[in-house]
Amino acid sequence: MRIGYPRAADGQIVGLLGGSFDPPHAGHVHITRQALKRFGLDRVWWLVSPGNPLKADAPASLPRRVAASQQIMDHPRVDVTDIETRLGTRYTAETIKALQVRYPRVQFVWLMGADNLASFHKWDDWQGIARAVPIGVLARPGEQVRAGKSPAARMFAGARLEEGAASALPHTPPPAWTMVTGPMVDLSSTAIRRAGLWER
Ligand SMILES: Nc1ncnc2c1ncn2[C@@H]1O[C@H](COP(=O)(O)OP(=O)(O)OP(=O)(O)O)[C@@H](O)[C@H]1O
Ligand SMILES: O=C(O)c1ccc[n+]([C@@H]2O[C@H](COP(=O)([O-])O)[C@@H](O)[C@H]2O)c1
Repeated sequence: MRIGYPRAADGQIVGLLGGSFDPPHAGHVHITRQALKRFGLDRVWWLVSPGNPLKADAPASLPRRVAASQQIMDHPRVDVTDIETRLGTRYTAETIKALQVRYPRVQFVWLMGADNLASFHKWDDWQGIARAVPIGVLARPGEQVRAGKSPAARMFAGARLEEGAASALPHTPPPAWTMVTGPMVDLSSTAIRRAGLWER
């Protein structure tokens, strides 16, 4: 585990899982392991966000969320990072551009849960993101139908890979995306906060 700028060798395929992680939970761990396997990734970097631009309430402090993330995500091929703070970026489109400049020989894949695909069209320059990197979507309980019918899914319907071709995703020039199903973990940070198990 490292903080700051993680390392990746030339030619490696790195999945980026951005999130508030407020708090991190077993659902995040589950989709990270699933993404490593299903998309054939070399590494996954967790981008612990300074703050989701679409969320009104400020999250817990970044050091606390990073520390909790490091504790729960213990895997030799996963790095927990606060890279967006270092890059000075907040919007995902900017983050991806900055990472592609900083790591020109690394192939990035953006990762997200199905709930985020459903609202992806509200993100800054979302079509630019879809044209910049392949996108791997991981199933989330109760979200598949909404995600599959979402404006982003419809706009990029022609760029969708069958789930059976998920391992080809990182090697497919963007726009390219797929949604993988399988076992799911029904957990959310909201539910954990509501249960009083994480104070901001
Ligand atoms: N249980 C889960 N299954 C699939 N994807 C998940 C799950 N939990 C989180 N994700 C995905 O992980 C990424 C980061 O999620 P985030 O940190 O916002 O957690 P969250 O549980 O969705 O939080 P909140 O309830 O505060 O919105 C997002 O792409 C989200 O879709
Ligand atoms: O760039 C945007 O406009 C944008 C809007 C909403 C969410 N995101 C990113 O999506 C990721 C998941 O956010 P969250 O808060 O749902 O965990 C995280 O990396 C955010 O920075 C990005």
